[in-house]
Amino acid sequence: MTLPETAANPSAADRTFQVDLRGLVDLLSHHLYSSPRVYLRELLQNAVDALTARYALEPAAPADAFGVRLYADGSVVRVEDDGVGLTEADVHRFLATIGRSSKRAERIAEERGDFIGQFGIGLLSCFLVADEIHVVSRSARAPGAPAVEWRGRGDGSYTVRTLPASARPRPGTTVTLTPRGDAGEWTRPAQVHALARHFGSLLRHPVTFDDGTGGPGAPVNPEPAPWARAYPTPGTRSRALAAYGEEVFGFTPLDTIELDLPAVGLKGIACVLPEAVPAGRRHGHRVHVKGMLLSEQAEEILPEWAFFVRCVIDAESLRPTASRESLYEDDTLAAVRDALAERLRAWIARAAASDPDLLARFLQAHHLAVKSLAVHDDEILRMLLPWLPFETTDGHTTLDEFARTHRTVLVTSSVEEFRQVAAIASAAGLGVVNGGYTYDRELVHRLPEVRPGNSVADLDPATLTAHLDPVDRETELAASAYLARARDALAVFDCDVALRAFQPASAPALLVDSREARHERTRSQLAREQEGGLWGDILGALRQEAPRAQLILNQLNPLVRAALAIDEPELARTSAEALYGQAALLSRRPLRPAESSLINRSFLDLLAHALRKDS
Ligand SMILES: Nc1ncnc2c1ncn2[C@@H]1O[C@H](COP(=O)(O)OP(=O)(O)OP(=O)(O)O)[C@@H](O)[C@H]1O
Repeated sequence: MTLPETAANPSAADRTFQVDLRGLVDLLSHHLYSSPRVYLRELLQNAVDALTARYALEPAAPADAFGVRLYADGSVVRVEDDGVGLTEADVHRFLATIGRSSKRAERIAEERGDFIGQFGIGLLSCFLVADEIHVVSRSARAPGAPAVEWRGRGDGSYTVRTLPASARPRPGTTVTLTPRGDAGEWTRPAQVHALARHFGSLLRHPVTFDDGTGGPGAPVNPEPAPWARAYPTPGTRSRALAAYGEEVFGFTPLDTIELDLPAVGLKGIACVLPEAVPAGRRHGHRVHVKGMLLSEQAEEILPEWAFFVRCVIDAESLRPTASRESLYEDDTLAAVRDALAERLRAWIARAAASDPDLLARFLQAHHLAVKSLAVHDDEILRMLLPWLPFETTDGHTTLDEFARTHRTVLVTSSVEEFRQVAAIASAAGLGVVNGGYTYDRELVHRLPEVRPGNSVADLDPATLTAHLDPVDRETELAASAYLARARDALAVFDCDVALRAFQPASAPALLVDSREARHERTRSQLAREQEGGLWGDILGALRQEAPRAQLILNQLNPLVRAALAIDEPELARTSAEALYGQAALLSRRPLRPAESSLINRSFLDLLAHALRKDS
């Protein structure tokens, strides 16, 4: 078999991709970078990477031997570094080749982790504010090589020429931008200074800023990161960290937790928010990599439950994405997230064990966050469940306090059930917790794991009714006519009526109406509506007799006593409907349309009756 002779066909020869630089810059500015201001971050980052490479070349050089100088006078922005610099060959290879980076060249692959950049596109961000990038550089690797000048333009063209050594006597690189008219917002001297401080305040090499008005350059990062400074006492240290947190986030932290994970070279602080945040709302954290601020909105460094803190961290080995505004979701990030979560747990444990005041303030603000955490975390549950606040028949109290007075803790399954029974249950000496809020019922049921002496049971209507005193036979008999009328009036709601004596006497009636009973009624109603059809048969077959709503009238209540004595059938009926309506309103559950119209009607009937009586 012979192969077709493609090589002879000139149209099949290998060609090189053409890059439309303007299109590429447009793509970056709209889809990669959040704002043109990132040009300064990229220039700073290149300068810092160049210093890192220079120190690798000259490890004996003193720590402050090399630095970065920024200059902006309104007409140019210049970033000058004492870094490793570039030879002419480097300029062709790295500056003029989009997507190529010296920071992942093979021979230094093992050192790549030392650099912030790696994609070989960062420099293009300068085209967001200028049409030309001017670079003069001299290599520290080849001290004898001449200085080299590169001019790259936004249309994709560039020039390179060598310059006499005097043009750049020492190794390093100077990048100069002449901003476009529309980029003044990002290139004014004050703005350049502010951006440098914003991105570079934690950089570990000295960076200065000069606005061209004379005098020495102002330091951009005069001090090391607050956690890297030495303090005379632990108290001064924690106050300084709290002050830093306040400066960065604008709130006074409830407490400041130091973060330190040597394995990934991570240091920083977590500031505990002094006020509750809506559950599930995640706050962004400030993430620096090798001192450079990457993101103010990084969510991924902590698990979702940690929404009660905001962190500032500086890490060596987290990998930024090409936009630099988020982090690669890799194993390191997962390990960092776990380790930081562990640190927060340890802080909670310490507060629980030795700082009750701090714990109380923390739980007051963040009990919801802690509840969501305790549901999945046995250790947190064991430490904190007793201290968590719940709504109970003794008011808002901690579970510990409540469990001391009630060996058996009853818990409702909804807020409305709790509203229905709270006053009466507490008068009957029952201890009930409102289990209707997210996590609460689940958590209360786990109380015996922490306090084995206590038991927990769901409160069903039968438990409560069993605690209400029956009335004597005579009273029951005397009330029977009224009760029969009332049952008749409320039959449409599948509601039974009973008479009991219970405290508080001010409560005329209690509507015991469990969720299951309501579902059952809806099912019955549907079955009636669909009678005859297949669906009706199915629903009918599902129908249970058991749960019905029950209106329990309170024989101790003066109004109920008066109602029981009503002879007039219509008025008896209306009063029963009104008592039902009032009890349904008190339960604060959503009313069905028939119930709303019943309340309306009974109110008007009673009004009419009262007016008739007066006239
Ligand atoms: N100040 C500088 N000193 C020395 N070399 C530099 C400097 N600025 C840029 N370079 C060279 O130009 C290359 C391309 O820079 P560019 O900012 O586009 O990408 P990068 O920093 O390598 O990666 P990233 O796209 O992640 O920023 C760098 O890899 C580096 O070799």
